[in-house]
Amino acid sequence: MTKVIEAEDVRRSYSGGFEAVTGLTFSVSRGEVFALLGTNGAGKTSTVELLEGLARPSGGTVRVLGHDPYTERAAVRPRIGVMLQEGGFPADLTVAETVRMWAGCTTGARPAGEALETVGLGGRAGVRVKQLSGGEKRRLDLALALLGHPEVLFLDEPSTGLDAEGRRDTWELVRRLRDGGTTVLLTTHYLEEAETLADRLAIMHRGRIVTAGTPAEVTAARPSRIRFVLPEAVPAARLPLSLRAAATGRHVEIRTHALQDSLGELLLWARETGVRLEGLDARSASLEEAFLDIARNETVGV
Ligand SMILES: Nc1ncnc2c1ncn2[C@@H]1O[C@H](COP(=O)(O)OP(=O)(O)OP(=O)(O)O)[C@@H](O)[C@H]1O
Repeated sequence: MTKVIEAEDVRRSYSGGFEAVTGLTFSVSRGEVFALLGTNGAGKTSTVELLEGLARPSGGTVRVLGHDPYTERAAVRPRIGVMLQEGGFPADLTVAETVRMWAGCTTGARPAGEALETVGLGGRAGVRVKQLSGGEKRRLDLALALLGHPEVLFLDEPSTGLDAEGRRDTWELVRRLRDGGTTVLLTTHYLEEAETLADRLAIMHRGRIVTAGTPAEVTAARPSRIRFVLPEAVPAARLPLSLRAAATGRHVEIRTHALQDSLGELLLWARETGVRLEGLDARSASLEEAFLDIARNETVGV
């Protein structure tokens, strides 16, 4: 498959010497949706800005559509769409005026009405930007990013500030774009968004990728979890050794890669010993678990 985005040992240092991106290597193929996840300050925006050609990496190489997006900006910019975290449009222009102004700087722009319909803002064309809600402003950002029929779309937290319906509309739109062959790189704080939208994802922490793969690959490496509360009279030491439980007082957590076997053993033990497991909760590994583990101790690998 054609690699549309390639990052090889990419680094980014800010003045003062702080290295926010410390050697990232990843690639995105044509027609793929790739999500960059990470804790606050992990370096997602710093990375995306390098891919968009807004800054020069302090080390490594970046290629977008086969070009260096910084030094060959003229070759790359017309073929990509960028939705930044803060659009910053003139507040007094109407929505339609804003789109037309932007279209004036875009080669082969879609008609303003079509761009607004695509993001569900068709009925808001005459409204001033300052009167839009936060979610509507995000949709306007998205309409502008889509204006030039981009081959590669960069979305920095596209659904932040959107209500549940708006978020789902945005997901639907991203899927349609992907099905039409657009390559999408997005950053997000919503794990559900990454899980449902992304073909592949990477979780960043402190400037590096800690784990990457399909959502299924990333979660498959994580253990499942069983939690319950023991009666006062039953110490956790009485649990079968094979269940390797971690207990805080009466609260017990078992981590296991064989959920069915461990749960079966636990329930059998509980029945045989007549112990009632209060608040019993068993759940498979999730992307959220992987993310929280990384945020806590960064020791996860695929
Ligand atoms: N212009 C700058 N000068 C110095 N340090 C910066 C600058 N911009 C970002 N940083 C630092 O670089 C690190 C990465 O920031 P970045 O915005 O890339 O993270 P992020 O993963 O996008 O975070 P968030 O999820 O909070 O948006 C942070 O520690 C941040 O303080």
